[in-house]
Amino acid sequence: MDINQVNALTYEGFVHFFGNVVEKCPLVSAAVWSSRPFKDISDIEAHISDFINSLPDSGKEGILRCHPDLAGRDLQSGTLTRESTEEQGQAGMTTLDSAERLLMYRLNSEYKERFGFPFVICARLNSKAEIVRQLSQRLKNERAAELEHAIQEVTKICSLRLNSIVLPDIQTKL
Ligand SMILES: NC(=O)NC1=NC(=O)NC1=O
Repeated sequence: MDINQVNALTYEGFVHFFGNVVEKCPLVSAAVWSSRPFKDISDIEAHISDFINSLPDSGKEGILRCHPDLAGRDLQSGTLTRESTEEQGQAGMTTLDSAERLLMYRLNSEYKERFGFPFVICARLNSKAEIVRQLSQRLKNERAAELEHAIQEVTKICSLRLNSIVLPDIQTKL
């Protein structure tokens, strides 16, 4: 779909296609629909990150809490969304051995215990080893800094998901 088709979508159509660009948070797309027409993908991205960044900390934490753990319960039970399934699969979360799965479980639990929200990282941009390294590193962050870091990861995930729905302009001009 190109940006003109995006701008022609009804509210229902927009939420249908974009409702999961922020994991399990259709509210975000429902909110930014009011800002159409969008110039291009980065304009949509900018409105989404402006909306998220304008939320109070409780709202940002709420967005993080809508994300499934990496290699967590949802992955094991096959209840991940299509997008998360692809992302976690690509990051090697579906081929962990039992020791790696236990390590992820332990680190995720420690992180959640410390911050009160789950560890979120853009899985598509990180290898399995990098994810474990980041999780161990970020565990040491101050809460406020970690909340902002995690939200930046959400916007990276969102950007990749948007780019899989909307054709970049160049492709529609060729
Ligand atoms: N806790 C997470 O970071 N989850 C995820 N990151 C992704 O990129 N996809 C996910 O499901």
